[in-house]
Amino acid sequence: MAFSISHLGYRKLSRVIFEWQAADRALLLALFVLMEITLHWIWCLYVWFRRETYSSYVDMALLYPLWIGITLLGLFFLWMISRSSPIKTGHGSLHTWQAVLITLYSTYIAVVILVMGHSSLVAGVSLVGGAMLGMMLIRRRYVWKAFLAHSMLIFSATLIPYFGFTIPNMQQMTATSFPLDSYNYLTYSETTAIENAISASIFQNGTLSWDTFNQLRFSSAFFWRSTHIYMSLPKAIFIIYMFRTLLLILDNSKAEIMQYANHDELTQLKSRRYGLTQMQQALLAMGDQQDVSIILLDLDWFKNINDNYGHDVGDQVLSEVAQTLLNSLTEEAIVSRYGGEEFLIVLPDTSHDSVMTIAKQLRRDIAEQVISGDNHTDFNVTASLGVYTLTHAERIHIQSEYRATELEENIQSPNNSKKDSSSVKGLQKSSPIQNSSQRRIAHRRKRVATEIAKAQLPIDICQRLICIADKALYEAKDRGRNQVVSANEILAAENSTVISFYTASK
Ligand SMILES: Nc1nc2c(ncn2[C@@H]2O[C@H](COP(=O)(O)OP(=O)(O)OP(=O)(O)O)[C@@H](O)[C@H]2O)c(=O)[nH]1
Repeated sequence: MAFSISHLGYRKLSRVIFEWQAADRALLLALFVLMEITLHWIWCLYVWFRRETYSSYVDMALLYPLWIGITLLGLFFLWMISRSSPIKTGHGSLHTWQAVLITLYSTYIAVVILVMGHSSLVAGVSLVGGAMLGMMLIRRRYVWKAFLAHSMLIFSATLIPYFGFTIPNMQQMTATSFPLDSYNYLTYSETTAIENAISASIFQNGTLSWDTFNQLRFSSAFFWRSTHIYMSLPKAIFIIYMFRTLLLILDNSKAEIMQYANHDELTQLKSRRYGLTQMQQALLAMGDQQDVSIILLDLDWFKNINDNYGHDVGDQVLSEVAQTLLNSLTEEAIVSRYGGEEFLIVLPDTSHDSVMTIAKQLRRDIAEQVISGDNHTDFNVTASLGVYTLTHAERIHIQSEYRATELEENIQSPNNSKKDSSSVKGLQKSSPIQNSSQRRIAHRRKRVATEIAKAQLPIDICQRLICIADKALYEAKDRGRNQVVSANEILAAENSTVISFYTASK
């Protein structure tokens, strides 16, 4: 793989998300749930241990059933995890396993949310974070259902008190000193309001003494807020870490896909399609006074290399020549593998004299390059190069010809305006579009066609220029190979122009 990924944990998580079997991912979720249950169990143990202090703001009558429930659920999840091997080997029903997992977990977390505060941090993290984590690891349909059930539950928990029912709540507000002097049973919002009142009183007095700090520290609001942080923070960190990694995976996958789509695997040069796209962009970006040059380079007697040394050595030649091209050219050059042993080089803002110097140097570099075949057989390859420079004067000429043709066609057939884009539409009709990727490609083609039309260049301008360079390449082969031939010189000798040449070659 062309990319080195050094982020800690990236490899492991990308394996989990992309390569692991569905059973392994479900197991990871089960382990995560078990970890969460363990945290809650430890909390119960801690509260029970310090029940003398905390019994005033934790409803102990609810703690014990909750603790028992958590213990039973923890044991059940342990059993489920131990039963996961038949599922991994494909003997058990993974879907049933996933459905039981999500139903139990949702019920459990719903109870925890209700008794700990349905508008608390725990509720928010569980609702959104839990759903996102679940979607990454198990069947999304189940997670959707659980998410909707949770949302409904929170909505009902908000409404129920207005109908005179009390939802069990472990939170007891017991600030026996200021601002309250009696035991109260309060909702989370009320608790928060009181906590704010305490803070305000401290700042009103102006001093933060140890007494006031203790008052805060031993207030139930502080206890419950710490509880919420304890219960939601590890989960939130885990989920954020998973998502950060997921985004990294997506970024890297996108870069990998782009690399595969736009580059030739053997030579690592740009692919033919990407080379042509970049050539079009280079033509569109040409300044008023700039010339653009192209070189079509073809290795000589390449078939003989394959025949004499084998296909692998042929491949090696191609990648070594590609490397030579990259080493000899500047970064502005667009170098692509145009065909089997044919390379297309586009040099934006390069005059004819310069491109001839560059092409001759490339020919020399390739001819001097020693290729080591198998059995220590060293040999050389040569290349023939066809060069063509589209000068800015010629480009202006093409543009005015194009404008004139367009105008003429519009006069003859007014309905046929926007010829280029309508021809693309025609293409879409003749080959029905089946999927979104085809639609995207068609859309992109249409956009490029519109851009080129705006620049007033014929839509097949790249093919025209390559066709001219190809003529020079053939001439180089005819003249005995291992040489550079300029298409501009051929055209000048024939006293023809790029337009007339293209018209003749169509
Ligand atoms: N090893 C290897 N060979 C390839 C690859 N692509 C095309 N070829 C071979 O390149 C050879 C091209 O042969 P020809 O088109 O006859 O050209 P040539 O032998 O180079 O002769 P001239 O171009 O006329 O000098 C064919 O034998 C193809 O099989 C490739 O990716 N790897």
